[in-house]
Amino acid sequence: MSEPVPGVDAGGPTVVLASGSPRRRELLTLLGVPFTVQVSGDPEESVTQEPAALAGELALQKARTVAREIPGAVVIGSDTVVALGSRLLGKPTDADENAAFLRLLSGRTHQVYTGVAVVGPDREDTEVARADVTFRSLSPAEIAHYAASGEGLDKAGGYGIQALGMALVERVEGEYSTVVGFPLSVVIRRLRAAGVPVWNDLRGHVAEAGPA
Ligand SMILES: Cc1cn([C@H]2C[C@H](O)[C@@H](COP(=O)(O)OP(=O)(O)OP(=O)(O)O)O2)c(=O)[nH]c1=O
Repeated sequence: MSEPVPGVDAGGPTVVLASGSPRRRELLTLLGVPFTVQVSGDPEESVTQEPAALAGELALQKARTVAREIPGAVVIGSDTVVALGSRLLGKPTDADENAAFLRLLSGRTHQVYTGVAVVGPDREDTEVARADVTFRSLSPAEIAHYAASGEGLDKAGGYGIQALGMALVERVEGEYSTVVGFPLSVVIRRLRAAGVPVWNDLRGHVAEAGPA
């Protein structure tokens, strides 16, 4: 397990983030919750292909795996599923597949589902957030340029809305952080329900963080 990330709301139960995603780590750090990271490894095969249910199920599997290893902790797991109609777009294996994903997404609206599971000693909660993302109509040169950047390779759907991928997107309906992979409204609600203080000492947090 990694060293605890300092936060302002100390005093609650031990929080563990069951994710290797740097985005999730950054966002949980922003909330000021002290936590450690323990990566769950690949979840087992899932029984469902329905995207919302799949995101919830995989998030729960990740959190449960780590919760078994650290009894007493509150463990948070998350999973992002990108769906275009009935087709699921995972992480592209190479630039060619990334370009193929972008051709599919170009000029259309797709869904991003992010599941959040919080598993504690005496409760388990799972919730799934949805955002609808519309891409611009992309030219072949734009698709080639983005695919060659490599940015989309470790990301569901083959793009990152938080960086260069922002230039692909025309509209987002729903919570932006759902697309990045960690819907903060859900994370805050579920952590509080599990007894974890979030933003209880906002003044200290702002002073420490300083102006943006
Ligand atoms: C669509 C999109 C996805 N993503 C990322 C979020 C997730 O990290 C990733 C989806 O893969 P996930 O399997 O949800 O997560 P992960 O493999 O990165 O990490 P872990 O399983 O250890 O929790 O895609 C972005 O960062 N930006 C985006 O715009």
